[in-house]
Amino acid sequence: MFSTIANKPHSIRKRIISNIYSKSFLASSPSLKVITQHILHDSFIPRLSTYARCATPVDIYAMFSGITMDLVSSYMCGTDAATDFSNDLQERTRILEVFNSRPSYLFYTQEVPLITSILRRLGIRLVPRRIDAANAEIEAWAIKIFDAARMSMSSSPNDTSTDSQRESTSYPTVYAQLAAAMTKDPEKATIDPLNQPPSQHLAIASECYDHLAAGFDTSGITLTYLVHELSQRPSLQKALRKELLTLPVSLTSASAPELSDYKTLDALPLLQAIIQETLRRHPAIPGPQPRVTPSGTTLGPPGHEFHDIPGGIRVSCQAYSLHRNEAVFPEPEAWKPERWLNGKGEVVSAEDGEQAREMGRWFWAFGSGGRMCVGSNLAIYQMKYIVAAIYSNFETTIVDDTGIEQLDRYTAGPTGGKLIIRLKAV
Ligand code: HEM
Repeated sequence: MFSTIANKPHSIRKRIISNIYSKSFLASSPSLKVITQHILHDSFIPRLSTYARCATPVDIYAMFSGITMDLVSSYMCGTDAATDFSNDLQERTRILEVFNSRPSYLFYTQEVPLITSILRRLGIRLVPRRIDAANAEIEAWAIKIFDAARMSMSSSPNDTSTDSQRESTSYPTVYAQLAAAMTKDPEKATIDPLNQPPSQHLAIASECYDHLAAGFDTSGITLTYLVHELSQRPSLQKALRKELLTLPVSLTSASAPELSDYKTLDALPLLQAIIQETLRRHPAIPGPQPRVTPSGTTLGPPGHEFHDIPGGIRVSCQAYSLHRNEAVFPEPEAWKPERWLNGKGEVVSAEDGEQAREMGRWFWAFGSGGRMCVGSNLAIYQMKYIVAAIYSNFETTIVDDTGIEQLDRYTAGPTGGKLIIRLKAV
């Protein structure tokens, strides 16, 4: 979907999966809640507690990359197929190293694929052999996850699965949705997922891979900058903790291993404002989002339009620039969660006036329109529970933030590839 240029196949694919990523679906999904509960209470909080007890410095960026990969892959493919990076740190390091070795070379295959391939045939490599090897390694790793997802739904393709199967944590929600939609199409062979033609399984795997790759680093980067900002503001950490402790079931290590309802968590205003401002000031994807013009397009704000732009022209827009419009976001370089709260301590809404409406219009961390991020609700869901787990239990301080400035890239993590913090139990 991500790289499908034509609008029709893109929107057909998007319609297949939009509902399982909608806020209402996620908020009422029993399996996602149990997955999150299990990862937070059985792995994440205990590990952070150990680090806090021993005052061990922690690379929180690596931890966030691990837990977000576990959550996204569990929801998509079921817990039996998913990664376990919250516990298997060696595998986490291995896969993240391979993942992170590749982005600098994406330009060639994405933007000049023909030249890249002709030159390769002539023995001139724009993409070094080690990057081809890294791509092959990631492909093999990912296909194992999707093969396991296919196996786990062997007895229950989506159409015939019972509610209790769908509610089980081992149910591959995203894989099953794609498989069911593709098998409904009479062109697409058999209804039995175990006997899918290889091309169909590969098409599903390719779609799932996009979601996996889009879903973990983006949330991990956002969480890293959120912790970096909060670690410089002990009093804001206290205010957030106070808000989090109002949840009917607090997320403390001592609490029963269950989570407060997502609707209640989602309604906390300070938590929302902190996440929103982090996405504004440090968008994980600050880079340009391309669109292709239909013929005879008019573009530009009223009074500054460009008319009759021919069809097939690539135009783009980027969160980095939109989020730095001083007229909409005064002091745009400053991280100020309070800009998202009104005088009553509520999250600003359209009713709060023109300034609030403009902020909503210019906020572009997830893009907008037909190509907008399909996983934005899952991203917010996982980030809210993870932030709640940290700040209900710990204070954080910075140990080493060298290289914290964002990379100049489409997806932009810290240049140093790390953020070292210390946790203290509260
Ligand atoms: C903080 C976390 C995230 C950020 C900042 C983010 C940001 C974005 C952005 C900027 C786009 C392009 C939008 C456009 O062109 O207008 C995008 C697309 C996409 N994202 Fe996300 N994303 C996040 C999390 C996720 C998650 C958790 C998933 C899935 C599990 C996901 C899956 C996708 C997919 C599949 C697309 C392509 C959508 C399409 O082509 O229609 N993202 N994301």
